[in-house]
Amino acid sequence: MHSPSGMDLAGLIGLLVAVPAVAYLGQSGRRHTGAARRAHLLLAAGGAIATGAALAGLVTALITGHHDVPGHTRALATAVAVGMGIGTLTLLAGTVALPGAASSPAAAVRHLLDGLVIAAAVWFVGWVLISRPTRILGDATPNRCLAILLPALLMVLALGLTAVLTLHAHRPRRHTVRVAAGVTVVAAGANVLAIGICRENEGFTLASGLLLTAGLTLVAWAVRAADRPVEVSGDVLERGAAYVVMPMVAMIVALGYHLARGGAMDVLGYLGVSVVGLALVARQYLALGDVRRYTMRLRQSEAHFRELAHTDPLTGLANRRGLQEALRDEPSKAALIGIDMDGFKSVNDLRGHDVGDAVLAEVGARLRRNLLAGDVAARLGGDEFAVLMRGDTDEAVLAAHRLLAVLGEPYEVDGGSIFLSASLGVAATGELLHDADLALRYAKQRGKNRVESYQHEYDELLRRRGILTGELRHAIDRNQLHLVFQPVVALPSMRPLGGEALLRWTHPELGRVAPVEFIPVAEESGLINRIGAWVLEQACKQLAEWLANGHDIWLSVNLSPKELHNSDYAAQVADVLAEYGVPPQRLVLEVTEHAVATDMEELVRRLAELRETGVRIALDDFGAGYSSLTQLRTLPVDILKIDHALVAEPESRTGTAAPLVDVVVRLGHRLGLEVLAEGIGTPAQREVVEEAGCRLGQGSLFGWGVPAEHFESRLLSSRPSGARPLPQPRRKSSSDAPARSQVVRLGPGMRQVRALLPSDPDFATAARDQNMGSVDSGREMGQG
Ligand SMILES: Nc1nc2c(ncn2[C@@H]2O[C@H](COP(=O)(O)OP(=O)(O)OP(=O)(O)O)[C@@H](O)[C@H]2O)c(=O)[nH]1
Repeated sequence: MHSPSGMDLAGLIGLLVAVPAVAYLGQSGRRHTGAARRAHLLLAAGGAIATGAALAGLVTALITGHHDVPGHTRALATAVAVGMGIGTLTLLAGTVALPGAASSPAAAVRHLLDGLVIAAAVWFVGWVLISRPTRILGDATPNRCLAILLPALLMVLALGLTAVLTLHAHRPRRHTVRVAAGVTVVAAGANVLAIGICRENEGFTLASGLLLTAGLTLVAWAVRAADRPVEVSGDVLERGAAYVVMPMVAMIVALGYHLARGGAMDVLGYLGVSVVGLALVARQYLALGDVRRYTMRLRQSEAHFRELAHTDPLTGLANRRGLQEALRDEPSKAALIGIDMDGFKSVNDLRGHDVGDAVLAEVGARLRRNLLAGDVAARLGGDEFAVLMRGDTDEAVLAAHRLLAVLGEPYEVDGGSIFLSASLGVAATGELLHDADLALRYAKQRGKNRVESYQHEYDELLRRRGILTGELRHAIDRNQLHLVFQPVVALPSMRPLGGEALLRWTHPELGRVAPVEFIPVAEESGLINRIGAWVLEQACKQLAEWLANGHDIWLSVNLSPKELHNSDYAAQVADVLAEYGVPPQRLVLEVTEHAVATDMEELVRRLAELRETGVRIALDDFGAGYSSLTQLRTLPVDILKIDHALVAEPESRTGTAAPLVDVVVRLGHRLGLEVLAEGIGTPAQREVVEEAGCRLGQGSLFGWGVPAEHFESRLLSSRPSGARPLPQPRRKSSSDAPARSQVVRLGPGMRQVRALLPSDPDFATAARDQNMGSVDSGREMGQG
């Protein structure tokens, strides 16, 4: 047994001090989970192996006295080098496995390869320095003991890895870098120990023990300091490439220097160059994979953003850009259906934007449900949609009618029903977007809730519409508007009881413009409120005059849905009545079924406000398609006006309308309403209406709309001898059911009767066929 020197003992004691650091790493590994656990346990294992190998080597050297046997020395040095090499490799694996070191196993491999490139360069430079002719270590050059090679290789690898982690570990990277530095110190210790054994130098033994202990302590300290979870970024773009250039430059400079001084390449030099070459090739291969993956990700993101850019977020349908793209790709036989919801603004105004959004989303869902394969539905903005489909004009018109029915179904939102219709324009040739839009605007102009197919004349019609909008703005100021009055008579006496005020527009150049043409213009341009106010005022002024002249009559005025939604309207009516001293019950305000079709609750509220002023409310065009029996029960109206189409159709009693007129009159009376049949043009029609028990009539048989003076002449000629009691407005009863009273118009055949029965599948179709008027309607224009 070789007696240990003080140096040997100091080295031994130094190594034993490393044991608590290894124990701490093991304990830390057990405390953690996932990547940290794996990394700490690897570090603990590596530390234990390296310390064990060093201890075993030292103890063996002490026991066997290897100093005397050179063969033994090399064998022992090799065994110690291999043992510590395994320990150092395990420590390196633990370092790379740290959560902050690399985002993925692939990133860890990249780090290792990068570390290898740096290591090989350091190796090569070191080789140049210690080999001939430079031989920086002189006689101390360890050229006899190959055992030094493995720890030396691992040391430069640890050094390279430390450099890579210093540049590329996840922030905060200081703990990871400290671990790597600690491992490098351990590797240096292994190197020094192998040299010490080879050279039989106790000073080296002591230094190695201290280095190993210091390295492992540094690792344990860094692990302790980094004891918190770290998020790792895996973005390959973060990595720069400059550090790969530096080792290459160092190698080239070293090689140039070496060759210039007459040095030659040997196996160790070639080893360094080959490792760099192989590592760079492998790194390049991985980088190509990174680029491929990154390109794929870019493509996917691009496709995603492209899709977003072409999609409407509210409905999930294509947006305008998406539709334009679909139009570009579409084969020649394609048709476009432009769709715009009617009166959608009032949904927003009355129920709020969220409800409006929900309705729009539902419109999108309905369109999607009704698409055929290959069709594209889009939301172009606001309440405007479009469907691009394969087919010709006829097929597109058919599809458009189907959509009209589908979109006309009530929208159940927020526990209430919203009734909306849509206008549709179809184009199958030419500039599809432009033409479908023109057709759509024409559908709006013709009263909404309908389908129009593009015609060349639309361009001209829309041009005229532009002119009308401009001219209508000045129509009141330039005295171009006037009222005519159509009598309402008692049946069967045919004595005039009242009249309906009808608006007319005579333009100096355009001539007489039909109400069916200018009323929609007024509604769309917002002029309707001003014009409606003018009509109301003129009618009240006229009525006041006739009442003052002793005529016992009432007048009705048509009310646009837009006016109705104006919250000040009731006050406005009250003011006008007061201004002209007209008893409120002498004024009847007619609302169309179109107004009924929007928002029931709001409508009931507004009508109730109006009735509070004492005026009576007539539901116009009843039987023309919109009203359901439920609505009729709920609405605070006094008069039911049976649509002229119901009345006008039958010339014979065998026609279908006769029983319908009968049903509607009975219904109205049962609900406590007065019923008025309008559009009576022949004695036969009058007979049918009279037999149904209807007490009020209106129509060409009793007179067209005429100027005030003619109307008054008629009143004078049919003045009764005795006084007739005035019809009293019905006040709201104390019961929950709203009270009703008087007039209704009857409309045409089976189609309209179905409108009374909303369960009938053709209900919506019938509703579509209606061309709703407002201040004035189309037929009135014909009558005037
Ligand atoms: N809720 C909601 N409303 C919108 C959105 N985009 C636009 N709008 C509203 O939709 C309404 C559409 O207006 P218009 O089509 O001109 O009005 P309209 O009442 O439908 O009139 P017509 O089309 O003539 O029947 C406007 O009041 C817009 O403010 C949206 O994303 N959500």
